[in-house]
Amino acid sequence: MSGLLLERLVAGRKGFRLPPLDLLVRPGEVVALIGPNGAGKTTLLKTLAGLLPPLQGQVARPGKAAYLSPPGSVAAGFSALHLTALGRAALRRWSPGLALADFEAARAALDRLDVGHLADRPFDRLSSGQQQLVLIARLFVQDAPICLLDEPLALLDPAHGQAVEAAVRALAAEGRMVIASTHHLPFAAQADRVVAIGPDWIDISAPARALGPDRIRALFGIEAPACPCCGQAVG
Ligand SMILES: Nc1ncnc2c1ncn2[C@@H]1O[C@H](COP(=O)(O)OP(=O)(O)OP(=O)(O)O)[C@@H](O)[C@H]1O
Repeated sequence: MSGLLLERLVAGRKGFRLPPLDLLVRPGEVVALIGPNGAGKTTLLKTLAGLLPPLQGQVARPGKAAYLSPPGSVAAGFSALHLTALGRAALRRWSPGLALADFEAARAALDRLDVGHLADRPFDRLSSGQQQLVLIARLFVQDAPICLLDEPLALLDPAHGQAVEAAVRALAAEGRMVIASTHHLPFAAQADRVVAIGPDWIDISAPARALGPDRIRALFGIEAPACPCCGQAVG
């Protein structure tokens, strides 16, 4: 499988545009997307997902893309198990409904994220953090080689945050391409590459360089020996 290829891609919306971006994300790679509030991370992820049209340039996707919106933004009246199993609906185009195997895969995915006990609860009645874990579990049963995650760690307690970080790694280990926006810089430090969106620039580099004090100063306008969002040491 080839990678997710961006060629001179300009993502934007009415009255807002990012600088052109060239990037090849390979299967198995985790790319962290960082930048201040309003920098354009969601705009870029939605453009990569095909939810917003590029203003210029090209996005070549080697397969389906799954976009996971920020925590708390999905409403669904199904049980957590059913919602997870529905991630496999696209695999069952010619069959009338979900099969036992879909529910088994969904249950295994929920267990993997340590939320198997929530399987029969209505998704709408879960906390935002619990919903986020269910939606990450759903990615494992989806046939989407490209996973675009919008702030997947937001709203999670430290233990579940670690579980999601491990899940992101596991998605990549299955050969998927993962791009995740984050304000949690220790997570970005574990990525293979970091795309940093500044006021009028985009930089792609290795985490050690992207998260150095000079870059953090240029990006956020602060001195940051530690993560600005949690105080944890970066690196
Ligand atoms: N639905 C919308 N319609 C028009 N403009 C929008 C919309 N959503 C966001 N914007 C604008 O697009 C720009 C980029 O916003 P975006 O949500 O992509 O930033 P972000 O980096 O994801 O921010 P955050 O870290 O706060 O989530 C901002 O100027 C924002 O005000």
